[in-house]
Amino acid sequence: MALSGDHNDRGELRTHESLDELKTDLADYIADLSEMSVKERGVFAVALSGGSLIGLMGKLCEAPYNKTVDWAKWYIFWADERVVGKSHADSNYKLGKDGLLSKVPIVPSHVHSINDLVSAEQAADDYEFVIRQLVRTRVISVSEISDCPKFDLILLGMGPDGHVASLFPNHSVLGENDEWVTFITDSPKPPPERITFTLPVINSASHVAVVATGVSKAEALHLAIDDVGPDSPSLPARMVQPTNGKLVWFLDKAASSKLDGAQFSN
Ligand SMILES: O=C(O)[C@H](O)[C@@H](O)[C@H](O)[C@H](O)COP(=O)(O)O
Repeated sequence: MALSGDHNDRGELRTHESLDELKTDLADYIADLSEMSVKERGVFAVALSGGSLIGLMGKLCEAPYNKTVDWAKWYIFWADERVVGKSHADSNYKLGKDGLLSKVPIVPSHVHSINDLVSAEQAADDYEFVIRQLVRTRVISVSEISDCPKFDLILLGMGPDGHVASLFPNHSVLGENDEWVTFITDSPKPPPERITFTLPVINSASHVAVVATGVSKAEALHLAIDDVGPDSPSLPARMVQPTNGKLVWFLDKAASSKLDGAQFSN
């Protein structure tokens, strides 16, 4: 059984006893948000990330979700992407396509991946331009308090260093407040060239889910979620603080093992 609860102002924590249980809960959560968004806005604009996230979303390709979800209304984006060809093994687009998008009836023209033929800087500019067009036509909603896009859902993984999207600890890109999409050429995790949503965009979303499993994430989650004083002011995962949106953490027992008052003993 999953344990769920609010954790101070750091959002809702859903800790699962098994990966299978986490996968089911994650698929339910995404399917519910899709239904709600399609009912309210007629579309569902969702941003994906790379890493284990796509595999953990795998139940969406199975019954009942493959039939019950209104896939034709989905618009797909990436919260971050490695600047490599779309068929490259490092591509988050390829990961998402192979693991999810090719298995459900999503409209190909609704899948917005980066231009992989240009530099990282140009790819970030191009991606922001595409998002601006879709904000204009309200495929993507707009924040009431900033001019930022308001994605219905942004799905993030988290690295053991506390990075989310391609926002790495102590990187100057954490201070980027003007652009919606920016680029880095010095990622500490290869490959070095990436584009990424900026924090204002992540924090303008209606819903943000961080999915983190395994003991290697435990310390970063403690710093990202618990009251730790001034120790982790620039940990990217801690800087995920949706202004008007809802933040949910999908964790397994190992990842949550260092949280204050860990709800499961190992
Ligand atoms: O672009 C990347 O290098 C990855 O996408 C990365 O950001 C990933 O999302 C996290 O490191 C969590 O990865 P895992 O969930 O696989 O641990």
